[in-house]
Amino acid sequence: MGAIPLQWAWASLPSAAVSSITLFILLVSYGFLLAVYRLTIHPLARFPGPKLSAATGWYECYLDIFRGPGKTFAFEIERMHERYGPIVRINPHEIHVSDPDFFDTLYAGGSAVRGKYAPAAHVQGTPEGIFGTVDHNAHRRRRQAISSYFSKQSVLQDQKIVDDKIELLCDFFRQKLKEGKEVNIRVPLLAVGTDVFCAHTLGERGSMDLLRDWDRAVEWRQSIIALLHWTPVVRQFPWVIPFAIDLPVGLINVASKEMGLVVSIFRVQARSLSFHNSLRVQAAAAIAEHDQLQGEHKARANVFHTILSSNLTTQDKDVKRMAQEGFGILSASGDTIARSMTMAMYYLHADPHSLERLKDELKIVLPDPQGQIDLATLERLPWLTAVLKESLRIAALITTRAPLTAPTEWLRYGDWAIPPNTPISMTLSSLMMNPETFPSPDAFQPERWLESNPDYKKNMSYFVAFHKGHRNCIGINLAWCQMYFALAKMIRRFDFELYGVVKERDIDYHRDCFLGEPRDDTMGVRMRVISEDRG
Ligand code: HEM
Repeated sequence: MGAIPLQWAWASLPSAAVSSITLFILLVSYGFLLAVYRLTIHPLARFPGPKLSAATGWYECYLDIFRGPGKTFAFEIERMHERYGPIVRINPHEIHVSDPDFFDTLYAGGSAVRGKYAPAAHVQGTPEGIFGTVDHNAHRRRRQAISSYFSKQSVLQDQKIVDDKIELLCDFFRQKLKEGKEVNIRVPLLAVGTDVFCAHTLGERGSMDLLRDWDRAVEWRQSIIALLHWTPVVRQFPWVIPFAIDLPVGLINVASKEMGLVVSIFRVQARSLSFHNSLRVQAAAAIAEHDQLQGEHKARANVFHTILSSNLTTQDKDVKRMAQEGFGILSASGDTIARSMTMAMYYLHADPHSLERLKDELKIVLPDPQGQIDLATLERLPWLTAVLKESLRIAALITTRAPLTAPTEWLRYGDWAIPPNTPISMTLSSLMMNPETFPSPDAFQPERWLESNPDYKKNMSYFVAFHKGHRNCIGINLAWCQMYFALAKMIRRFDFELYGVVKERDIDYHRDCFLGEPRDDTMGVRMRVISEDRG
């Protein structure tokens, strides 16, 4: 009886409504059938994990975008492991493993072939830089072209560039001592990290000189924070930044002030710092000048000249790709160092015993606090080295999982065989804070890294702050050089004190933004310079 009025009602609907309803029914049916497929005959169907996240990627999207800081997907992954064990299917396509002993299998180097999972690779908005390159062979070629520029030998040659910037950092603290004002220490540390990168990698023409311009340093810091805060969105929708870049600035600012700041990194910054400082302009200038350069300088004048001197294809040497490479390295360098050094400064000043021991060690090699010292001497200092390693561990910097694929082999974890090309991930921060490998992971214990410690070798095998394998940190030598000089000179010359820092608010990881960020109400890690040892 009821069927006749329904047919009649359907027939009387306007055709646009009929199309919309039909489309809706088709979409729902498609979604339903897709979910059934993923839960039953998909190659990952048998892997443990929650059914909802196995059925749809929208679950991850929902958590990352709408559950906001503190409850994003990175935290959910930890809960999944607590419930389902060390291997979990975290979304329809991806397996996550929480077992430090699987690290060397997944992140293998040598002859292993490893691709990067595109959504993770494109989070920086630089798909053609090494960080963003998905294909294994293309990544090897592009990385090989610039690896000599970041080698230990190259950094040793350039240590004076780094040291000069650390001197400017010390001038900054001298000024703060005179003013008697506290400072959020992450701002000058980001400024020095960025200035070192520019001076070392882009050459003098690329200098942003943040250490000489506090307002610009603060603005840069705000832009980097905005970029970090947008990371969860960009991870889900990688087109967001390229799309926003082409919109009028006024419109973007109305929609989101933070996105306005992000876009300024890519666009306005280049204009306001004049032509010479835009990465694209610098890449173009390198192309124009390259043939005129002679000798060793030709390949080392800056990273663009290194690329131009390599045997990469003409396509890989074009302005757009080279600019992406420059930006990718820039965004990988500044804040990683700043956050690690901030952690070192916080934990040392919260632990007077470690601080005093470091001061004593430094007094022996630097009897005159204003004297100079070289990298090799600093690297030989056991306590300084241990403090830096423990700071990198406890900073547990990279909170976003790092998915790779193994296109040519089945990877095995226990009884599980993972099909080729499946994105498989692990999370560096969880590994560094794993209580089984690092007992009392929340305690700052540089002793873990003294060679006299019976666990030293084991600890070193689980030290993954710079990642491992083909995709490890290319800037590791530059990072160490900078951290050694910065910490040694800051601690030898100045006395600092913490100013109103609340660990739960200002230090602890609360928000997964690729780097783990503290709570939104953080006041920053504020410190006061209280005296200088002038010798
Ligand atoms: C304390 C400082 C640093 C830490 C802890 C660190 C850590 C890391 C980690 C864990 C990765 C792998 C990320 C992933 O695959 O998801 C990485 C990659 C990378 N890092 Fe660093 N980094 C630091 C400093 C630097 C510096 C100073 C530079 C540049 C001069 C740099 C440039 C890069 C680049 C370009 C990559 C991508 C490498 C590739 O995909 O082949 N990093 N870094």
